[in-house]
Amino acid sequence: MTTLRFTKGHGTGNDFVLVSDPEGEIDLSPVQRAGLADRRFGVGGDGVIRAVRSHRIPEGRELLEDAPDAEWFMDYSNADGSLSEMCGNGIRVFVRFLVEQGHIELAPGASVAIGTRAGVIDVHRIAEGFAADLGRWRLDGGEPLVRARDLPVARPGLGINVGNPHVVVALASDDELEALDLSTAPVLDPPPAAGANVEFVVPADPLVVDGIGRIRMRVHERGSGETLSCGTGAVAAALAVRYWAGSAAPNEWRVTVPGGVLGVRMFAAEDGERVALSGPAELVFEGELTL
Ligand SMILES: N[C@H](CCC[C@H](N)C(=O)O)C(=O)O
Repeated sequence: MTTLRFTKGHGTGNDFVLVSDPEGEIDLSPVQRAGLADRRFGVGGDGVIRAVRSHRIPEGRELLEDAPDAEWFMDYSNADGSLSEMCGNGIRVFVRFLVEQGHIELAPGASVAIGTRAGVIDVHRIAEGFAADLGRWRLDGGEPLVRARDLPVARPGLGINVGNPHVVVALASDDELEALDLSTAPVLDPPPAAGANVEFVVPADPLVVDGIGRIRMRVHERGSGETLSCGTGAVAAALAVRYWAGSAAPNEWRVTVPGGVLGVRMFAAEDGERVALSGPAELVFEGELTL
């Protein structure tokens, strides 16, 4: 039996169990990760995040060759114990955790490179919390039909990859969004091979105020079910609504999720258009348990 110290944190209500494991000595199996995330028999969370020095995890060592300053790696898994490439809310909470654990110092305005299974992510400390440059994005997997409970007819979704896969579906009204039953996974036809996080969005009317596009969103996450927020999902939602709105649409977005509001910004870079996510990061309590 080993004693495991953990910290509970969240970003706009998307909550995580965080474990500090600098030397990569805690080998959490998918079953143990799911146990930590279990809201009845464990600590409870939408995901489990292990903080490990990059040179102590194979996926991290690969990144260090090109990004030697990515000293820390975010080992993220969903509530069911499945690994995911990236977690937008999670990486903000992860950096806050590294700071509070004394693993790094990060002055306001400074940034830190973090290794993830989606590559190296630069995270900046800002007044409202943190901003993560999620990098390049791409349309992904066409337009699967999406069926969900209480959705009268199947709707075409837009596949977008922001390091992890998403399918974004436009709904007609806030009422339709509220009425949606996301207690079971939406059915995608054809089903993407690696599954997908599914976001349901309602563009505000008017869509743009003071140059900022506004969206309301709910999400059913791959491996976690409905969550109060999804950072990469908010990014995918803004990219999809901008795609549908056409060239006049802005590059600055506010995405309202049940757990709060996230900022999304698209910007030109040498390697092509990149996208950044900003929002709060909170640490709520600490504890220990025996594994
Ligand atoms: N909550 C996360 C997304 C987790 C994505 C995960 N469910 C997947 O399998 O890709 C976020 O804030 O971006």
